[in-house]
Amino acid sequence: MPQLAFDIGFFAELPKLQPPVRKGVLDAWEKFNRLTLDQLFKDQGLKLESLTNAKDKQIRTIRIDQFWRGVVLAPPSGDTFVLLRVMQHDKAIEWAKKQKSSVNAVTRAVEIRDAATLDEITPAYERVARTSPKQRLFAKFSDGDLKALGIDDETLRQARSLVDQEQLDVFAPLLPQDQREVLQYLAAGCTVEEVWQDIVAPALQASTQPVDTQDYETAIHHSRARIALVTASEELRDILEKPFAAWRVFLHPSQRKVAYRASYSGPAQVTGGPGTGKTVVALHRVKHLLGHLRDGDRILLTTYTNALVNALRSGLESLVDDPALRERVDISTVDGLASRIVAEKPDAVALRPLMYNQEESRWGKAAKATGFTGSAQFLAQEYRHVILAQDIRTLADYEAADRRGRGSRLTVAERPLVWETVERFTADLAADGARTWLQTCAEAARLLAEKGPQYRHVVVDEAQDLHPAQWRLLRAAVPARPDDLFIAGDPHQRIYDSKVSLKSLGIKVTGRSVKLRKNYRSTQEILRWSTTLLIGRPIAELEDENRNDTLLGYRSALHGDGPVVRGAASEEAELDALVDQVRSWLGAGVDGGEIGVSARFNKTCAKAVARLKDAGIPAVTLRNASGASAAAGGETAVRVGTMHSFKGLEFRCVAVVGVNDEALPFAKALTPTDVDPRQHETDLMSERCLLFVACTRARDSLAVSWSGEPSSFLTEAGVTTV
Ligand SMILES: Nc1ncnc2c1ncn2[C@@H]1O[C@H](COP(=O)(O)OP(=O)(O)OP(=O)(O)O)[C@@H](O)[C@H]1O
Repeated sequence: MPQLAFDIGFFAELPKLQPPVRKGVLDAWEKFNRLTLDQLFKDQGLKLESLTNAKDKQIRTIRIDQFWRGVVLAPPSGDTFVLLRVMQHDKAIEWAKKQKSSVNAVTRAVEIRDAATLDEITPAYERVARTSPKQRLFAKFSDGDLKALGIDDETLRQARSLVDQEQLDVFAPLLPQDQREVLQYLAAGCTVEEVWQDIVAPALQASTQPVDTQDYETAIHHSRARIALVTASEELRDILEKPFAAWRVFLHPSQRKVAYRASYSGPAQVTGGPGTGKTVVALHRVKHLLGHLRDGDRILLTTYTNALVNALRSGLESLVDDPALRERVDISTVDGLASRIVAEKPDAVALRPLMYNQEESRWGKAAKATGFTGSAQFLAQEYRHVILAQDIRTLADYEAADRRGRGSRLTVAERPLVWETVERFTADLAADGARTWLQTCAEAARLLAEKGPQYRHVVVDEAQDLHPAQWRLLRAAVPARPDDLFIAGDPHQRIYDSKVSLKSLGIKVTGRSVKLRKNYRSTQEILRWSTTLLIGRPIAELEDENRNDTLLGYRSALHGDGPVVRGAASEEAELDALVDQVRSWLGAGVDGGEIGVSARFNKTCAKAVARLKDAGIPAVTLRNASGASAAAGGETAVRVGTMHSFKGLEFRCVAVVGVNDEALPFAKALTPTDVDPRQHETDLMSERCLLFVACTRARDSLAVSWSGEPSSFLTEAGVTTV
């Protein structure tokens, strides 16, 4: 029986299709299921037509409605057709004529290339390359190596004509997908072995048969990373209604390999820049683990903020249909888990959580009482980075403690007074019925160490910001066994003050660590601009703080406009420009809920909300909207939030406002160099990463603005204009 499968290229464009066109797609899919092959080719409504002067006879078009056509791969054998694109009539015909399909001789995946344009431009590039003084881009790779990675003769000729990355960027969207990726990673500096391991090997499947490049039916069924076979109309309807959820259907082979590996012998880690699908992989890992759970086993899925908990919950709902299975997963922040464990203690006394920003005045009071003359900030940081980080409980341990990592001096003779002040601080807090979040985590870790672990698996997202006390809790929550901890994070997005490496905590992921490099969220233009903010800045790895992470090979296959970057004469003028920007996005058909506005401070957010509302545009702060609905973008109000609250979320369009020299870096967030020069550098980096996080939330459009002087992060990176 014929069927219509869906190519990932169709899904990429799906958000732009209006509901009646999506309905047309559903009708076409149903028709493929209903009719015989013969009827399909004769059907007058569908018009499964081949095109004259087409590069590939197998590429045909179908009628979706009066104005829209689908471009379909109709393979020579078998009865599985693939919908490649849905476009307006003339564009569809024009695009379809240029494309050619093939089966990759190594990965067995079906690939589509713009053969007409490639044929047209390659000779010109070859001519230029012949006289160019530059070395060819892929000169150091042999034909044999490239072919072993799946590069075919045509692509080889094209690759050999390129001399630099800019030229590859011109060719990339035209090239067959698997081959394009191989070339992009090699050009970015990855070795043949790395590309084999990260890109090619995960795409291979157990089949030992040699690849038959004419066998499309097998290849289509083999191309799970790019072609979705949908079996039920409810499933298709669901996909069409939630167009951004393509990841439920397609996992990139490199993602699938990490998420569905049968078992890891110990803690495993997945890292990668923003938007590389770490959260998606973590969710799929939960799905995999659910399939192997024994009676009574439970899974903890945890992250940093409540907004992210909401996003994880709705992500898991879309991925795991069975509510009874979902019920076996606790989704909670680490702090939330700590509060629950502490509250479950039989004689528990409810203590009020003290916010980090309320700590300093209490430290000042404690210092006064003990006669400590150093700053309150020093004490707060000493408590956090030495005492809580190392779980120090006695003066003797504190006197013997390693203060490596702290840039402030403290003699052994001074430690007893610091310790006395710490004891005063904690005693005063307890007397007031309060406790810091980290104290709660430390207490919960102790309780679990006594009672025993509560979970069979723990899956952690946004791991880069967790404090050692939180890690200790997670470690105590799960027994040290295969598949105990699955950790997703990105050190480039470290925006809180917890520079901690897994190695220092005894969590060993060596040999079980994978880096994702392909961004699925933002356009390459937005990515390149945002990445410039961090280029050349050393960023410590998640695994080992003595080694630096890089964004090598980090890229997006999506293309669009670069960010709009502009300064305004005054804050008023900047807010006016924000209103214009949001209006233009709304005018282009973007839902209000798909627009995010971010600023460093709550007060700037409040002004943005007020100004948007004055202009008749519904707007709401993230604090008043659930993260899940904000992320899903189903509602009409524009979401406004601080850069911290934007962590982990995404929007179609993002305006980052107030990026001026007083906001970023924010002086109060920087430890003065005379208090601790190292901490000063760490704080500065967190502020820089904060701007990076905010900008990388954007899918299609990014606007960055300031009034007065732009932030030094922008001027230093040379990105105040694009
Ligand atoms: N294989 C895929 N195919 C299509 N879309 C994908 C794929 N993987 C992830 N995505 C989409 O890319 C976006 C980013 O994914 P996700 O939030 O998991 O990335 P992340 O690495 O956790 O990002 P960040 O670190 O910035 O929070 C999401 O919209 C997700 O649906």
